[in-house]
Amino acid sequence: MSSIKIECVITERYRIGESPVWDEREGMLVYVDIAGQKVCRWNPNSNEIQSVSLEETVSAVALRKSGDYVVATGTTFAALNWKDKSVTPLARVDEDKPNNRFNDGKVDPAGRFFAGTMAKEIRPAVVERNQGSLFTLYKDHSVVKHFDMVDISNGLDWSLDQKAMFYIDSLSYKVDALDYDVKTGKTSNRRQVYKLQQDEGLPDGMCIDTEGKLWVTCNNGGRVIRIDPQAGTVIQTVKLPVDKVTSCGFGGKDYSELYVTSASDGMDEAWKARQPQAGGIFKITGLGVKGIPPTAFAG
Ligand SMILES: O=C(O)[C@H](O)[C@@H](O)[C@H](O)[C@H](O)CO
Ligand SMILES: [Zn+2]
Repeated sequence: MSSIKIECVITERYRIGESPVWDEREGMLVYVDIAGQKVCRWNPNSNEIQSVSLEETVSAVALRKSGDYVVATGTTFAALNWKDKSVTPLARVDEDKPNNRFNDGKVDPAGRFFAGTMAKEIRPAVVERNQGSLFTLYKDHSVVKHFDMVDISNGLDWSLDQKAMFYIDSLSYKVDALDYDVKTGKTSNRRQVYKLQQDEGLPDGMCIDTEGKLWVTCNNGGRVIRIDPQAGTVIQTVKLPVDKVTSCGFGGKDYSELYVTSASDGMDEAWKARQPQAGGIFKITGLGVKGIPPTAFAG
């Protein structure tokens, strides 16, 4: 009998919940509502939610070594000071593409903040194609572009041996791998790891576990799939009570809890009535695996 338990721990109806990151320093889950333009923190002990509103979409949040957070907001990498709610730009990208925005991002094992862009959506998953790119913000706040011709830059994570980066461009319906040099942050040799099946929906956010397997959220597929990147196969599927699951990240005191964000944008009233928890955040326990503590941005 599976001991897997799925609990909706945050019942807010966020427009596009995303980027769940466990902040061990605060004992809180940090995440964003992209279209709601806010960064939030949830305290599991008090169930209190704090939030900071921004001027533009905010699509990724990460811990910062010097304290507080870095975010990908609009097409700007920025520092977020939680206490005074200030947002300090660190670097801008896609200045020649005024209709672009950042999407998903994460800090690599060496403390560099990777994040990708996309054209702003006309409606969920409907975008002008090939407008996005993948960027890295280095410790000195310089920026490198890895590649362009991206549709919806999404989930990313790094292999446990730090020799590969896993990457999702959602409209390819694939999970890719690239060679990755942890000393320089450079990537190369992009190839397919897994092509999603029709019923699995759109690959969105992603995280790796301590066994080197990938947990991929399937937007519109209402599930998270666990993929063996070596074999290119799905080894586990966990279905959720909402269709639009957007991202996932491990947390809790021993990183054994998988937090899954979701969206409600694009759902009509009947759909929302069928899925009252859409836009909420779920905690999945009993998976029998743990996650990797997030790395903080070094700059
Ligand atoms: O969650 C994300 O990464 C995107 O920012 C969303 O806007 C998705 O593209 C959309 O939810 C797909 O239906
Ligand atoms: Zn996403």
